[in-house]
Amino acid sequence: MSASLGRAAAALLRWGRGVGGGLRVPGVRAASSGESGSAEHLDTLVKKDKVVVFLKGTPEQPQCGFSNAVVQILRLHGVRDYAAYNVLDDPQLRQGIKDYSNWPTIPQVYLNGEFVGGCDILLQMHQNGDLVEELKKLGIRSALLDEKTDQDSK
Ligand SMILES: N[C@@H](CCC(=O)N[C@@H](CS)C(=O)NCC(=O)O)C(=O)O
Ligand code: FES
Repeated sequence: MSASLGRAAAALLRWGRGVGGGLRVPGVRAASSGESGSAEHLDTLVKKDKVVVFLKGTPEQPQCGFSNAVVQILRLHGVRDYAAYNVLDDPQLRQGIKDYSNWPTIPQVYLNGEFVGGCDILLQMHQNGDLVEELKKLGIRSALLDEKTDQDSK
């Protein structure tokens, strides 16, 4: 069943990175992780809002197709109230967030302070229904639920 497979994959990925995400061994942090890229600062950032994304560009003007995909998926679910940080504005943030999550690419999506993944994982969660469930846990009702009432008996 693809839904449980998706959940298992996401759980495995989260587990692989540990609770809170990221490797935070003093002295092993990348040299480029300055103020805005420090694990402490990023920890605060990702926990400040329920939905946090790190993008190339902004939600209004994404500068890469992968970041645009994340923006469009959130838009489909009616999620408008989220924090977005543009890594193109800040090289320290761009490197720091990769070190924090131990994930090599942008975009990065965090729900309730927990690293979820990039655009492939968010797309998978969108397709298998996990995203609706994860948003529900955050008290966010996906707009997609309101469009299904005609066809769906649920
Ligand atoms: N498969 C990735 C696509 C994202 C990706 O490959 N991002 C690249 C190109 S935008 C990246 O961030 N490279 C490192 C960098 O540009 O700092 C995902 O699921 O998010
Ligand atoms: S900026 Fe080139 S693939 Fe994202």
